[in-house]
Amino acid sequence: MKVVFIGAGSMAEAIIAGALKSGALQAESTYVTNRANSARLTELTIQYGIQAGYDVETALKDADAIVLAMKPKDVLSGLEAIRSYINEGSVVISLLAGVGIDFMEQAIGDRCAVIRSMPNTSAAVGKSATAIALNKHVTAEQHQAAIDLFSAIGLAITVEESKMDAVTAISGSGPAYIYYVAEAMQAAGEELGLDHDTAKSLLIQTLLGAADMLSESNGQAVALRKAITSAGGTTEAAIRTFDEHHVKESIAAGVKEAAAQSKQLGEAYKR
Ligand SMILES: NC(=O)C1=CN([C@@H]2O[C@H](COP(=O)(O)OP(=O)(O)OC[C@H]3O[C@@H](n4cnc5c(N)ncnc54)[C@H](OP(=O)(O)O)[C@@H]3O)[C@@H](O)[C@H]2O)C=CC1
Ligand SMILES: O=C(O)[C@@H]1CCC=N1
Repeated sequence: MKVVFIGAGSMAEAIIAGALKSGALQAESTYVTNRANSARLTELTIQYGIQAGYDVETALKDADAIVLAMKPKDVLSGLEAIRSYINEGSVVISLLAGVGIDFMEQAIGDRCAVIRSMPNTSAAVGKSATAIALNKHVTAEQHQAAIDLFSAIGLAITVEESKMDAVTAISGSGPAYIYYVAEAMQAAGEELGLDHDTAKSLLIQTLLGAADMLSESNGQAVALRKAITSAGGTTEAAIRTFDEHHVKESIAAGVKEAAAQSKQLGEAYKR
């Protein structure tokens, strides 16, 4: 499968790394370009053995999929770069937060498959949670190929485009929330006298174990938390303090704010 990434930032790299590792993409048929940072292209070529450069015409010839991987603010320049190479058989996969399918259709013509996706950076280790939404031109075969590509880097599901703001708030930005909690726990552990490496090892294993438990119990977060919380014990003291600081409400407010931001970004990218 020949895939061309327009944009060579962290999300493109996460997908390339995960898809090469899983065998869903091959280095010789994976192309990447960016706006101007040639040092970055060299870095990706050395690290992954993929094809990189600025000859977009050659790269896009016979491409099975074109992946838009620039920031939303650069979407028009990115679409402009590919527009003249698009035909009815093209498949454009967008990773961009907030940018609607109708906006892309208007820029490149309402004539080919457009798949709006929201992966996350855990793609790099094969553990992205990706949702995709399809325009009316996507065939069953193209849909399956997109699911296969994203399944190679984690979970892949199909949603209505109207759900994309919520998806972005939960799973697109989601890893950052977990890292935010990890930063706070690491700092607290060190303040309590653990050395950096000890706190880090215990924290990472705790997150991995909790994620596995959540997965194996099919998402029974409340039950799992209660099983750890002894009356009059340490966990109860921690949760009581979190509740006093309205941590749960703060997290919910943050997630909703992320969805609102995604929606607002989308307002700027409507036709
Ligand atoms: N990071 C994340 O966790 C997630 C990001 N996304 C989405 O992925 C997209 C990319 O994010 P991220 O990887 O973090 O961004 P980065 O800023 O890391 O990378 C953006 C890339 O786009 C390139 N670029 C900009 N304009 C053009 C153009 N006209 N033609 C070709 N390349 C261009 C830049 O090139 P140069 O460096 O030369 O300027 C750069 O390589 C965003 O739209 C974001 O919403 C989605 C899910 C998760
Ligand atoms: O912060 C952002 O806008 C992008 C989209 C989801 C994750 N990162």
